Amino acid sequence: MMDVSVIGCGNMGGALITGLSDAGGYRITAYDVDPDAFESIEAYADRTTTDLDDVRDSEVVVLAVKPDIVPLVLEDLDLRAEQTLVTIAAGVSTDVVASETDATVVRVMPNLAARTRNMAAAVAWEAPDENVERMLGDLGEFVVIDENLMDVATALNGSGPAFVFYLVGAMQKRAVEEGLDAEKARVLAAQTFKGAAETILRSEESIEDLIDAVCSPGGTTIEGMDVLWDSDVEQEVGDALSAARRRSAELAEEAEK
Ligand SMILES: NC(=O)C1=CN([C@@H]2O[C@H](COP(=O)(O)OP(=O)(O)OC[C@H]3O[C@@H](n4cnc5c(N)ncnc54)[C@H](O)[C@@H]3O)[C@@H](O)[C@H]2O)C=CC1
Ligand SMILES: O=C(O)[C@@H]1CCC=N1
Repeated sequence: MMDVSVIGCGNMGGALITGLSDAGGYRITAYDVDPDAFESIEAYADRTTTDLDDVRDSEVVVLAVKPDIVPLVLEDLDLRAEQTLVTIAAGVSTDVVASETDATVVRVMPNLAARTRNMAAAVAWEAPDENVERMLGDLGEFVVIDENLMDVATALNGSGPAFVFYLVGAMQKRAVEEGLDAEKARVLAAQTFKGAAETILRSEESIEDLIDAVCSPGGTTIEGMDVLWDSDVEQEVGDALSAARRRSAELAEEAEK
């Protein structure tokens, strides 16, 4: 059993708690200043608390509050050197957090799919932390990156689910306009993204070759792909990612002040 505390039980903290509970092998303490936050995670946490003292003995403490709240929590959070403090706040560097705690700080950019244990996470650390490795492995896929690339990861896998929801929504919407029932279109669109993503993860083929495999000569897909290739969609999707990356860098500047 690993003792894990999560500080902040909102969207991301709640997703981590739910996923870790599903994985099993974790004793989870959920801390928040707002007891209403416990409503959606009560079934998954071993303990909910509004007393910060209750998180002080966990092997791993996850800081899942908004970036501007991080300094306020760190002021009151007294951890020891043998503990690990995982920070997931966009734009808040390891150095900013490490200057306020004795614990070993590991910076992770997770995403909402922690809830279903399909998370894509990027981690930056001085040395691999076995407990964090186990948690990230239990919650999905993770890659180790240099911290100076954390703003890109924040845009790609942190914000990325929203971009994918948007694309699923666009496909669903047009399918409904073309006559399909909304609920059935939702299932087909979402499962298509899931299946395509799984195909990429299990294949060594390039994205271009995978596209080619769907395009039967003279068939339907090539007609749709021609519309996409002739459009600005690739540019616009890239611009969305860059805008999120820039905002992460801005948040980092604000956190350093
Ligand atoms: N939402 C997402 O998909 C992702 C969020 N993140 C990061 O996770 C962090 C949390 O984001 P969300 O969950 O979206 O925010 P949220 O607003 O949904 O949740 C924040 C929670 O923190 C609680 N809180 C506020 N002040 C507190 C305090 N002093 N002590 C303890 N808890 C306090 C709030 O009551 C709320 O339950 C942010 O730093 C964000 O950058 C990272 C990756 C993805
Ligand atoms: O939008 C945000 O700032 C957070 C960080 C990445 C995803 N959600």
